[in-house]
Amino acid sequence: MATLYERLGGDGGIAALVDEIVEAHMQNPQIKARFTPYRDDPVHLEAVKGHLREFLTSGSGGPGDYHGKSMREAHRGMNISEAEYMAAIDDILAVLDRHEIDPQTRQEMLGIAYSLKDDIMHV
Ligand code: HEM
Repeated sequence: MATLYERLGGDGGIAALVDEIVEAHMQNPQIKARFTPYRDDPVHLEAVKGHLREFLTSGSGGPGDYHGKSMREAHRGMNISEAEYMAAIDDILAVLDRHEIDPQTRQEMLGIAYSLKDDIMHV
């Protein structure tokens, strides 16, 4: 079976997913306040997006390493609530749907997202 990386569309697919997920977060009433400030800091936004691409690529069996912070470190001090976490996952699933990602791949992504919960929520 193709790797998760391949099923997400490789580098091009992952770059599009990241762009659309970040844009969805910026429009999601529940979490937009966390993300819209980055519109005024395109350099920082591009750095975070680069880390998101690397995180997804290396975590899905693609090439290269992740150079960003650990999940606990990246989200430390934000005190992200369960409702916010669910809102972010909703955005991710909506974008996967739009890309017609198959149900099994969608489940795998959901599983990965849930496995990271304790390092992201309320840290
Ligand atoms: C499955 C869930 C999530 C994953 C996999 C994830 C992943 C990441 C990654 C890889 C980074 C980049 C870290 C770096 O640049 O070093 C990041 C940054 C960030 N995340 Fe998340 N995240 C998740 C959920 C959330 C949620 C629920 C929120 C808030 C509602 C959030 C808010 C942020 C913010 C604001 C940053 C930028 C931090 C900075 O400026 O350095 N994340 N996330």
